[in-house]
Amino acid sequence: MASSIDASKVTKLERYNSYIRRVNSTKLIVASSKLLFRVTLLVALLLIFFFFINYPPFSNSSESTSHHNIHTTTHNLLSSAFYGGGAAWEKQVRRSSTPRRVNGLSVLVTGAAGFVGSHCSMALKKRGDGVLGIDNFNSYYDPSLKRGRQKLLAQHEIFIVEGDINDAELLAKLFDIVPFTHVLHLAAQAGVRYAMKNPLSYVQSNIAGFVNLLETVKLANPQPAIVWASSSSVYGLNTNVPFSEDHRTDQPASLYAATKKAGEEIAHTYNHIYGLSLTALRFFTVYGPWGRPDMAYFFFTKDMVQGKSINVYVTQDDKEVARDFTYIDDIVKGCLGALDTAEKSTGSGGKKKGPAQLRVYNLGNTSPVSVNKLVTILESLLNVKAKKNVIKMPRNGDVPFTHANVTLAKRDFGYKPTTDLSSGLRKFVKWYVSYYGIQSKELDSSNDHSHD
Ligand SMILES: O=C(O)[C@H]1O[C@H](OP(=O)(O)OP(=O)(O)OC[C@H]2O[C@@H](n3ccc(=O)[nH]c3=O)[C@H](O)[C@@H]2O)[C@H](O)[C@@H](O)[C@@H]1O
Repeated sequence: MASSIDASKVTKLERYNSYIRRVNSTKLIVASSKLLFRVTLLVALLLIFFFFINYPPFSNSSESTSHHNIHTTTHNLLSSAFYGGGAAWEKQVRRSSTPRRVNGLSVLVTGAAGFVGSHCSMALKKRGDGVLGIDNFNSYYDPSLKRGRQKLLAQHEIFIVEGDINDAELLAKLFDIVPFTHVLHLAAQAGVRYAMKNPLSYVQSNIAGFVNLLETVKLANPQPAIVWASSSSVYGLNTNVPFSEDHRTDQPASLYAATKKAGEEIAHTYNHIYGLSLTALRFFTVYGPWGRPDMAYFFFTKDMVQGKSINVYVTQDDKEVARDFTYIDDIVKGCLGALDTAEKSTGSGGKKKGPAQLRVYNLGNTSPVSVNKLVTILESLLNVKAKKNVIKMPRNGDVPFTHANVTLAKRDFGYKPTTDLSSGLRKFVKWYVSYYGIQSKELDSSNDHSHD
């Protein structure tokens, strides 16, 4: 009897225990699902937050560039979290920037996925210098072209850090990792006419970005020398030809020109206060393979191939508009010459220790060609008759002509342009046709069209 009572007690106890276990495990499941739900919610909120920071709403195509260019501090801090920063990333940064020749330079190239930036990066790497690129891959023009250049650079073991020159934290990190000897500063908001559409992007890149870079460089140890892209547009309404470095540059015709001129004045200040070695290169309408689609020779080619009409500007008094078109290889030689002759910065820890080099050079072709003639050359290379609308140059910041005197650059680093517009455009068209996979049939048919 006693044993049957015991047995029933044991059974009850077991049932009770199993009930408690069930209750506990249900509680556990409920608790962990609550936790899971909260974590999921948090992750989702974080993702939405990061998404909106990187892709702000209400952007249309014309505004997209300004969103890319106008970075807030929050964005910069967050973007730093995205560029990598791990051991593998640092290894890539070091490997790319380490020279492979004795006394080779170690150059930070800003705007390395850009037209001039990509060409200069390749040329430096080919001769054994270390090159690290930085580029924000903004969408001012088709970013896939920038990605194409990035691929090409990667094949030559050049790494491009994806980031913005306004990101002080990122720049400081790069200078912590690498003792750069030089900075080739080519990142900019380019284009003369676009400055009327998106003025602030010029201020953000060409002024704020430049100052941010100089602020980082002044604290770097060693302080590198800086060579950077100014522009022929600083001559503005100057009528004294050919343009020499000591001519007036206080009459800019566009906001773009004004920001480049501001850059030259800012360079003077940092040279004066901090002993930074600074060289400004005034580029004259640079063209060639892997060029910029926003430039006339490029979109004329595109439109002519597609049988579309093009606008050829003339001055208000019906005179031809002309440019001192300069081929990319000549510009690259000029950039490397300027880097090779740049003296060291003299400051350290943000303090000037002595006077430093401050230079300005024209890099042009020294023989202006009219836009009309440019079109004639393209017509013969593409075997297409252009549908030209000859119109008066809109008041959009364009200047009627440019013409470089390059005596100074020749004297100081042997700069001597060797490519005339026809030979240079031939190389551009060859690249264009192959890059965009244009069939000769397409050229023929647009040609037929143009005779309609
Ligand atoms: O050398 C420079 O300083 C500048 O050169 C170019 O500016 P730009 O010379 O105006 O070059 P394009 O925009 O390619 O124009 C070339 C010529 O074609 C003319 N043009 C442009 C557009 C158009 O539809 N029709 C036309 O006749 C322009 O008036 C100009 O004379 C670059 O776009 C600037 O970034 C650079 O700083």
